[in-house]
Amino acid sequence: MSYDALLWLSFGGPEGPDDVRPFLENVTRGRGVPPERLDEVEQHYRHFGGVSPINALNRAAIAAVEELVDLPVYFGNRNWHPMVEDTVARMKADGVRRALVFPTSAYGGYSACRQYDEDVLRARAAVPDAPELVKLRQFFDHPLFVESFADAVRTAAADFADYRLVFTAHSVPLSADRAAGPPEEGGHRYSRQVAEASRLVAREVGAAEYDVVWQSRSGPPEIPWLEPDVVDHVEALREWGVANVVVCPIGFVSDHLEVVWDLDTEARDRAAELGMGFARAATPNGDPRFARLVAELVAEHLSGAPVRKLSEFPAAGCTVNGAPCAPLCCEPAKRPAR
Ligand SMILES: CC1=C(CCC(=O)O)c2cc3nc(cc4[nH]c(cc5[nH]c(cc1n2)c(C)c5CCC(=O)O)c(CCC(=O)O)c4C)C(CCC(=O)O)=C3C
Ligand SMILES: [Fe+2]
Repeated sequence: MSYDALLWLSFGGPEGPDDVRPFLENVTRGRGVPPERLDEVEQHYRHFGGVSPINALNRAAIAAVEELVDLPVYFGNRNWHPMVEDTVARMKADGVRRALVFPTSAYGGYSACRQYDEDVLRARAAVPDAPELVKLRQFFDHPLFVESFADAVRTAAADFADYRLVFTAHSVPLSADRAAGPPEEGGHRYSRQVAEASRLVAREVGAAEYDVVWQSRSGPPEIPWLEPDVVDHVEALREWGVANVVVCPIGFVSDHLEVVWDLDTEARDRAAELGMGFARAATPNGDPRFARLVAELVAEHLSGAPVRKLSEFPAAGCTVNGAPCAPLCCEPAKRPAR
């Protein structure tokens, strides 16, 4: 099959103070996130002048990928401008008939995978005679993803004689994690893939012991989410006598707001209060290997290049026109009405 474009599909983030509230409303519409939580998160964005780094990081990554792939690259988001509906309309106007889609999330699960399929569905529904959109697979176990995190951990840990390695990813409701993956796999595809990527990176850096924890919990407090939280975990490590902690944000591809606030601000400040050494590993977006990774995923489709992966998980997430990977795969959770 031939493709005439690559669509870079991401989360989106505000680019000025007036964008913050409408962006947050887009993210949380119909999701039962309490207004108090929204007020709190609004302050995190205000702390950085209402600008999330995510759109600029995506634009820089796109420029790097354009050097390596022979397709025009378009940029569209789920929650903020450029909105994916508008981008797909522009692709159509430019004569694009079939495009690959790179989602900026490496994992399975509803928020990390299926919701990007829903974005593709929504965008195609908004554009008459829309291009065919084929989403690229999950890449949490790609050797370039693992190597770039492993190098980032080594760099972050360079000043410590001894340290505890802590991986962190975005928490999700336990119900969503239970529903992640096709039912016959037994659920928990998201947390199991996060654990597997962590294991691969820890093996690469030779860390015999490490932890996998969660961050950026949202939603109403009565709903259980994946735990422990990274800040609570830093406190627990202090009690165990750990002197230095290196946090690796394995769940993300770029240093966006959840990284620069929840890790570089909250977790770092807590570690400092407790007298602990703290360092945070860089995310792959700043590493030239990230563009190569994307180019390799594209080449799997354009030239039948080999599927490079380090885990036993089936290659998944490659979907056509927003249809789920498999029946009931990563079903959206029933959310409490609010
Ligand atoms: C698994 C996962 C990823 C990783 C996969 C991927 O990368 O896609 C991720 C990424 C991100 N999450 C982000 C921001 C937010 N996530 C929120 C809320 C939520 N995230 C969830 C999950 C995830 N989120 C969930 C289950 C919710 C509850 C609401 C719902 O059920 O959907 C909220 C609402 C406020 C709040 O935090 O309560 C915000 C502002 C940003 C952008 C940061 C920036 O602006 O730089 C990014 C990359
Ligand atoms: Fe999120």
